[in-house]
Amino acid sequence: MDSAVHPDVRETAEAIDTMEIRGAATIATAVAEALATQAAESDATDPERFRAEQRAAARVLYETRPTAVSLPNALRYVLQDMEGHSVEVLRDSVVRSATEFQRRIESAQEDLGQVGANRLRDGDTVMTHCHSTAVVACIRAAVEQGKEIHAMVKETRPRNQGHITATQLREMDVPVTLIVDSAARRYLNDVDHVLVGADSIAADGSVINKIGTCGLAVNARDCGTPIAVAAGTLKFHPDTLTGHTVDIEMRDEREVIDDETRAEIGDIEVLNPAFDVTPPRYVDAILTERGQFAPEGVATLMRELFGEGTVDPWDEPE
Ligand SMILES: O=P(O)(O)OC[C@H]1O[C@H](OP(=O)(O)O)[C@H](O)[C@@H]1O
Repeated sequence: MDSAVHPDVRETAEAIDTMEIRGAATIATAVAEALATQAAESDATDPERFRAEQRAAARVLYETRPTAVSLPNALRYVLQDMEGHSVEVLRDSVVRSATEFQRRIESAQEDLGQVGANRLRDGDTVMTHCHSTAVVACIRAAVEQGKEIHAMVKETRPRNQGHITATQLREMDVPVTLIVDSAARRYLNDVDHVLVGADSIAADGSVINKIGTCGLAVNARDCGTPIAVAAGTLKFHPDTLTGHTVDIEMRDEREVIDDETRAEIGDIEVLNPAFDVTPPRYVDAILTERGQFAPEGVATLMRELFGEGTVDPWDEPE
């Protein structure tokens, strides 16, 4: 354990791991803030030591959850310009980049919200899955445009994050109907849109999002109900441009079944993948702060944003 890693960084990492801090964009904001604290409170006296501390902090944060690319994208953004020959210059660069990153996330969310809202008509019902700040931003913007929007919220087992969506939508007076996940098919003909978030978007337009998204999308397509993914460019996974796949996080079995019930049943295997992959053919549109795209069209924008590769600032230099 590297003692130079600030306790706040460890606390943030722990909160991400236990999902006290969750949701791809919220995780990104939290790690940017943690790096800024690490920088602001560093007592390193030479630039090399300062850089090593930042790398160590970034590594602790990076190793928390593997699927949402917003996390490494945030680390890269904050540490990308860590150039300079004095600790003061380096410190300023990290703190400035972290602030800039948070500001960009906020404005991206607003712009993306407008794009999503423009797809919604007055009186529409939207089916949601899990909790996504980007989805909530779309519905909020539609409500602010004066549209009456209804929501059918899937509870989203095993952690029931649909309850967070329901709470936030009720706070803006959106009428909410809560359903269990397996009831989605029954109501897909009654809703006008399916709107979900994303943890990562791959270069081929595949959408990596909370487990159950793929089944929902396949059913939506079968019913002819349009499905849009609210995902800012922060969710674009640069490594997929060069053929890498996205790791799907497997979470604790006890999120699915408690020890006592499990013991009563007998010897069973329990699998708890947190995410799944929805192929691009089941997705109508990806909504970003740069406008909406057909999933097959994101690769061009990804290349424009990331070039052909990225660096991993948490790695030790060669
Ligand atoms: O960035 P925003 O739209 O807030 O969230 C995007 C996604 O993050 C969540 O993952 P988790 O709850 O952290 O496992 C959900 O899968 C959600 O769709």
